Amino acid sequence: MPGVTLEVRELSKWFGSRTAVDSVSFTVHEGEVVGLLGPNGAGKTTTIRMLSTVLTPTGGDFAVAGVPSSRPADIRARIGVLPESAGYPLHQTGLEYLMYHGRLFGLARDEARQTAVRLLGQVGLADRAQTRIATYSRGMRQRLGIARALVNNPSVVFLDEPTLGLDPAGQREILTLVRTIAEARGTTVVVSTHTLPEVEQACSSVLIMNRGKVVVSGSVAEVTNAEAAGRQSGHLRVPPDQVARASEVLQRVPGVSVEVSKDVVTVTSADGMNTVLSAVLDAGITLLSFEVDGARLSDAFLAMTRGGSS
Ligand SMILES: Nc1ncnc2c1ncn2[C@@H]1O[C@H](COP(=O)(O)OP(=O)(O)OP(=O)(O)O)[C@@H](O)[C@H]1O
Repeated sequence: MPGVTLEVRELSKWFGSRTAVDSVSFTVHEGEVVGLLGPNGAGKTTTIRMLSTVLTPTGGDFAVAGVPSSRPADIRARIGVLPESAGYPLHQTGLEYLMYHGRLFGLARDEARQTAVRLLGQVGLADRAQTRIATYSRGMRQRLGIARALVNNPSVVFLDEPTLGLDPAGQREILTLVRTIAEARGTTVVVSTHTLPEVEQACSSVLIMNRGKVVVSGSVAEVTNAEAAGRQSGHLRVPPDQVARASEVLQRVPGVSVEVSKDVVTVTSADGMNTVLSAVLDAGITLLSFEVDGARLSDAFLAMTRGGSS
């Protein structure tokens, strides 16, 4: 089991009387990519800003690679951050920019140059190392920002909405990069996003926030299935000559209502789908396919954050 790189305990932030983050706890392991999801105002950015020591928590604490939040300077040495709206010195080249940040972390000049060259290669900017950032596209700037977040070889990288404003190709590049960082370097990545297919594609686990609280956490599959288990609608496809029999069998199951359209039997059950499946299989009916409503992360997200935006 990979080691714990980020441990968050009952972290809270109040702005005056407004609670932005409300007693949030979670644990993340080495090499994990965690998607931080939630509607506008859910508390994602505030959480990232506390974990990256920009904001002081009102309550709770956390540890990065075992270093407690009471030592913010030591935490900063172990993390990398791509803020929500990162600004760049447009007159500098990508190489100069990364070398400058390497130097800030105490690297000697040669070491800073080697690190900058290596990182530019990793984020696909080797051929633009000597051109000014002013000429970079938005996607290239985001990749440069990710390279900067890696300059100090961090244990945990926080990326706040890294794909915002990018076209589909740019989004794909960033997500591929995020996965590579986690897999090749064993770095933990916490990425906040609104774009659900991205989480399904790039993240190993997900935290859904709403109104300052974590409403659900787990692997992408666990979160999706948890929501599906709470719903009771499913669609069964059976051979055309067995549709009538399936409908008859299911209507006898307590708490189940049945609708038939062509060879698809749609059932709603008060007891979940297990009783439905058992009844069909016990009657010897052939099941060609079976789908439960809400088995996608987007459905889980909508169900769990309903009415949450503020
Ligand atoms: N500096 C601040 N002063 C007062 N309230 C704040 C401050 N920063 C955030 N908030 C409030 O805290 C809540 C959480 O905001 P936060 O930016 O963390 O949400 P978010 O999930 O990142 O939203 P978005 O997806 O829109 O970026 C919001 O209600 C916001 O208005």
